[in-house]
Amino acid sequence: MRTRFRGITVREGLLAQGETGWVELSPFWDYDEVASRPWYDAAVADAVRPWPTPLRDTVPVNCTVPAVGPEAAQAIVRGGHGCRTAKVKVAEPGQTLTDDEARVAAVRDALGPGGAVRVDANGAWSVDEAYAALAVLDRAAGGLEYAEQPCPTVEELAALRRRTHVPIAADESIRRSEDPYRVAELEAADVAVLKVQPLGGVAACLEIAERIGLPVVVSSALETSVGIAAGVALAAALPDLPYACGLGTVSLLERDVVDEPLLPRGGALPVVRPGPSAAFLATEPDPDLAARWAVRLDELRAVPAVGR
Ligand SMILES: O=C(O)CCC(=O)C1=CC=C[C@@H](O)[C@@H]1C(=O)O
Ligand SMILES: [Mg+2]
Repeated sequence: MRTRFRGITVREGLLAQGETGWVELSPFWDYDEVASRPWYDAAVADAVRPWPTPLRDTVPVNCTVPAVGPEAAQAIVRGGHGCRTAKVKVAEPGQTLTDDEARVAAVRDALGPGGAVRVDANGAWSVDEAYAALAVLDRAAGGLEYAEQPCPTVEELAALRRRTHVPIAADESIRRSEDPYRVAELEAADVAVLKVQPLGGVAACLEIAERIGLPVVVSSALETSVGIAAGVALAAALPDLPYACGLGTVSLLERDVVDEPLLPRGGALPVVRPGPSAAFLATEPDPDLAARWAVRLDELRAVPAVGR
């Protein structure tokens, strides 16, 4: 990683080649084998089942701004490959609302009045804290497009949504939930964030998108371009795509595995299915790393499939 993001500085995972092309399996290490099993199911499903027919050639994406200082945030937006939407991480442990306010204001400044600013709190706030924080950040942004997972539970999102005028997007409440449809049943969100690996693959996500009855934003799990391509395939197959997707995260990585990294051009990604470069395939993996992932793969295979 170029910058620490969700507490990590090194991104690890597996790549595999199936009948339909390359897939990525990269659950974070803080996910146990039960939480990681849908990621395994996603890789297996997408290795054998062709992706759906794309309805568009490119997918608009946001740039992602980690919990950095205002100057670094502006540099990310200005180097953001033409993205007109920025997603700003807020409520990071060890930081204050004043830090978030400064970062959001700096991002709006760099983006100009035409762009859209959204924030992601990863469930860090209570309803009262979120209500107060969103008033401040909405002002700093000159209007927020939406707030992603401001509170941890679906009930709290629903309660907050009834109080604030800032639209609410659900992320963890869908991807870490037993029942991804509860968000819609409780009218807890205006937007559904879908991630391919934690939700069991492209086809499984397409089904959720069809049933959930909310506009969908496809977002990454910080994959290499191999994994990002699966998100792009899902986004390209959605009949409606009213928002920019959170798939512009390859730029958060120091290195990638493909010859032509999936970095946005003019704020959008192409719909392609790349595999690792010959140079990458010729590199011997670190033996400790390979051994750890071999053990992990066995553990994932031992967990019953999730199935929705
Ligand atoms: O949505 C984006 O702009 C990028 C993806 C992103 O923010 C995330 C990717 C992976 C793990 C998560 O902590 C994080 C998120 O919460 O959405
Ligand atoms: Mg999120």
